[in-house]
Amino acid sequence: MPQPAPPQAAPALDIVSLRKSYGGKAVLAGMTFRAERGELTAVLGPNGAGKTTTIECAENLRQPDSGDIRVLGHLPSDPSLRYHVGVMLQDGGLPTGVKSLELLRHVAAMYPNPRPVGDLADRLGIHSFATTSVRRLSGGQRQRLALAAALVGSPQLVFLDEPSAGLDPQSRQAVWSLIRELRDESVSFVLTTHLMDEAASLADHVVIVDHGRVIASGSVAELTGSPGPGAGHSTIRWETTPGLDLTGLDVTLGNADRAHGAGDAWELCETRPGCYVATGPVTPATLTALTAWLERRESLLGNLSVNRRGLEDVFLDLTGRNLR
Ligand SMILES: Nc1ncnc2c1ncn2[C@@H]1O[C@H](COP(=O)(O)OP(=O)(O)OP(=O)(O)O)[C@@H](O)[C@H]1O
Repeated sequence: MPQPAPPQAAPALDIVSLRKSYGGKAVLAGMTFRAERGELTAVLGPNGAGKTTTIECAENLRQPDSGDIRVLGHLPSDPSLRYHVGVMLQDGGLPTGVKSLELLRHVAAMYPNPRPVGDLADRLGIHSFATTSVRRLSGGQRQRLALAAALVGSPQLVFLDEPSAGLDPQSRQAVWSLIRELRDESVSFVLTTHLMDEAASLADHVVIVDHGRVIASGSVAELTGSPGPGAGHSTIRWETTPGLDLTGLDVTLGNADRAHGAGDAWELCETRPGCYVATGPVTPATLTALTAWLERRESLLGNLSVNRRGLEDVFLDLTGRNLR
C-alpha cells in the first residue's frame, strides 16, 4: 500500500494561475490561492464563478488547460494522495444499494488507519438509519453519510462541497462541531459553500472568487474590516411610528459625526410598516442624532439594534446584486 508521507512543509492546497475554458468561454481565468495546513479555507462565489471546476481539478476529476496545482505538495494525479485526502461531493456519490453502516465499514476497511466507525456514526447520528439502504435515505441522512465516508480514512485534507446544505439545525450543529474538532486536530479543510454563516462560523481563511479568479481573500475579520465599498459601515435597525418621511435623515446622520460629511453614503428605508433600517458609518453621535430626530417627530423608539457589516455584505459589495 503506497503511503509516502506528504511533505509537511507544503500547504494543504496550492493553486497557481489555473485556466480552463469550455467552448471558448473562460471558466477559470488565472485562479490562484492557497489553503494552509490545519486551517479551514472557505471558497465562496456566486453561481458559475468557477468554484466546483477549481476544486474538481484539485481532486483530479477535471484537467485544467494550464496552471499548477499541488495537493499536500503532490500533483492531484499522485496515487499516494488517495490515503490522505477525503472528498465529500455535493450529490454524495455513494453506491445506492448498500446499507448505510455497512457502507461506512466497507469504506473504512479500504484505509490503513481508519477512524473508529462507531464513534463517527455516533457523532453524525448514523446509527438511527444504520440498516437503511443508501437509496432510501433522506437528503440530510445521505449528506451525513457522505461526510462520514469522507472522514473515515483519517485524511489530512478534506474537500467539502456544501456540507450542511439541506441539513436540519441539529445535524448542522453536529457537523460543524465535528469539523471544528478535526480542524483543531490539524486536519485541513477546503470548503465550498453559499452559506455565509457557515463560512463565518468555521473558516480561518476565506477566498471569494468570481469570473474564474480570486477577487478577495483573508480572515473573516480582515474581509469585514477591509477597505472597499461599504467599509466601516454598520446597520441600525429600529421600530417606531409607521410611514415617517425619511427625507433629510441622511443629512442629519451624516452631520452627527464631524469625521463624515453630510449625507455620507447613508442608505435608509422602511422595510415593513414601522421597521426602519439605516446603513452607514455609525458612531455614538449618530445614535444620539437619530433619537433626537425621532423626538422631534414625537416618535417613540423601540427595538434599536446596531450590526457590523457581515461577510454577506462584503460578498454582495464585491460580487454585485445581479442574479447569475
Ligand atoms: N462540462 C462543462 N461544459 C461546459 N461548461 C461547463 C462545464 N462545467 C462547468 N461549466 C461552466 O463553467 C462555469 C463554472 O461552473 P462551476 O460549476 O465551476 O461554478 P460554481 O462556482 O461551482 O457554481 P455553483 O455555485 O452554481 O455550484 C459555469 O458557467 C458552468 O456553466
